[in-house]
Amino acid sequence: MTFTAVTLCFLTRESAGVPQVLLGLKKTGFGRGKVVGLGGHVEPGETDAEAACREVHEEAGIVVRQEDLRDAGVVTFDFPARPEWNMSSRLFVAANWTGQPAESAEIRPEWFDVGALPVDRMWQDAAHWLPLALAGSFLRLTVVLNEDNETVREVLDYSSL
Ligand SMILES: Nc1[nH]c(=O)nc2c1ncn2[C@H]1C[C@H](O)[C@@H](COP(=O)(O)OP(=O)(O)OP(=O)(O)O)O1
Repeated sequence: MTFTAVTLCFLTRESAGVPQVLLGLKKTGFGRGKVVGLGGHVEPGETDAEAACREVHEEAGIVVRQEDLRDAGVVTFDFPARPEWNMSSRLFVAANWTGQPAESAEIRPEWFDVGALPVDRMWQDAAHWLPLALAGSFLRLTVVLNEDNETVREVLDYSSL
């Protein structure tokens, strides 16, 4: 089975002592209308870290250096009813970056409190893994979606293997 290589990169900051994460409304393509992490496909010849830095810049105008990415592991999205949507996403979290988030053709960026993630506007599986990644965990999870390609059938944890 093929799982397309993608990345998700979560930029963080503190606002008045409250930890926040930069997410964004996806305006085009896969996941349109949902609030998502910045990221996208890993191009041929690119490392996951290079792809994450490129996507953050393309989607929100932010510059993040590879050495400032914290590797938060991998979440695999398994869509049994739409295997062509299967993706394996490398996760990164970065507290050091430069620039002001700017809207692009693909994403309208927005800061959210880490303690109040907009899970009802995100992919439903995000509630299972995003808080863990932001809390510092290194994840090796597979999310299996139901036939509706929205709700979660199961979450398989391979992190202890
Ligand atoms: N179940 C899921 N939950 C989630 O939170 N994010 C998911 C997901 N399934 C896929 N994604 C993310 C991973 C990846 O960052 C993104 C898909 O990549 P893109 O945003 O690049 O897609 P596009 O269709 O816009 O492609 P491009 O034409 O390459 O821009 O969707």
